[in-house]
Amino acid sequence: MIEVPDVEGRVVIAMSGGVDSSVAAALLAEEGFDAVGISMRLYSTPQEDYSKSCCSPDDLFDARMVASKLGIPFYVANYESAFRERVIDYFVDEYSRGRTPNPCVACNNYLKFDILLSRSLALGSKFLATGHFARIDHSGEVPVMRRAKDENKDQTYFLFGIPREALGRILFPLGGMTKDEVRVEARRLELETAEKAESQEICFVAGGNYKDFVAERLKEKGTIPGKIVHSSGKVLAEHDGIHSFTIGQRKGLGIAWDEPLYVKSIHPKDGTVVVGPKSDLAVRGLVADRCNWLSFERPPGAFECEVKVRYRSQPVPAFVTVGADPDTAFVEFAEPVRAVTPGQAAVFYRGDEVLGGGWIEESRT
Ligand SMILES: Nc1ncnc2c1ncn2[C@@H]1O[C@H](COP(=O)(O)OP(=O)(O)OP(=O)(O)O)[C@@H](O)[C@H]1O
Repeated sequence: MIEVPDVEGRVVIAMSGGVDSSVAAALLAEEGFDAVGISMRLYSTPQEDYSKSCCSPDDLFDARMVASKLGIPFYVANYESAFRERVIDYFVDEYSRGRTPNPCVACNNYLKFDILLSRSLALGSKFLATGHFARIDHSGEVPVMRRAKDENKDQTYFLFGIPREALGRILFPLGGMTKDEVRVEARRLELETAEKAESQEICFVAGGNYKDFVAERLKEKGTIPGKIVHSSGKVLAEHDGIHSFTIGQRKGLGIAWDEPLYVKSIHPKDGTVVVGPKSDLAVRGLVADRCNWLSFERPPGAFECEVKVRYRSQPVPAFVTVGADPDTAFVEFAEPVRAVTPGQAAVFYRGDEVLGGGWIEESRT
């Protein structure tokens, strides 16, 4: 059931205090690995919000309880300042520029699979393991990232930025299990976290209202107000700041119109937000920047694949042309795709293999 290479040695397991990483830790320990648990303290929330946030004292306590039950060493690493800079500041900054950030990708890139991975290797560990739903196939000459067995839980969209050289040092023990199977294992192992609820989408925004969170943090820096304009050119309203809008957004525009209106584009230069009917949202392609290639040392000049432009969207067939600098990829969809959003990831798949991905810079009509 557990998907790990047939080797021995020390494994650091990143323990969030949730059920997934608890089961991953337990299965690794059961498999005979010399498992060491580490929880990252990433963010402190006001006392009353603790229970709703990640890495709260409750979560750290749960992780410690599980580690103690498994009889494995457990440490807490304080990465609050790195998290603030690389995830929270980035999150606010992207919204302030009219883009839609993806903090989970940033956290994976800079915290889990950079700082924590380096620390784990420095501690003499062969691998860093997490409870992500994704697979790394260690069976071939070079490791390959693949989608999780549980399609509904697959998290590879958030993992495209892992350095290719790091794949051989990472274990995702839950990649071959469904979420239901993980719960069953948690009960079998009598883990304290067996019935724990799923964590919320953006862990550091207690209560989930990220627009208020961003607005509060932009009070000093200032926002970019402007006009809401219909794609036909008609000015419909004024707004207080582009940070409140996301491409494809329908709710909260506050405009009465004879058909539903959606945000089509956001222009940070003058604060214009263009809205239009749903049909306006479809685009033929995109430009992705800061690409990371998992399956190629150097990508071919052009290739066919499937691309996913949002976590909850289906991959669509596309033709990718790689720029002279392989950091950039030009993507042409086989069929138009709606609401391609700068700041989100474009992740390239071939079947269940994750070829790589990049950050969406702009859409192409
Ligand atoms: N604060 C943290 N400290 C250590 N590891 C973490 C932390 N947050 C997340 N992780 C690791 O990253 C994995 C994926 O994180 P994510 O936030 O998606 O949690 P999840 O899918 O709800 O999993 P879990 O049930 O383990 O919390 C976790 O399973 C865990 O291995």
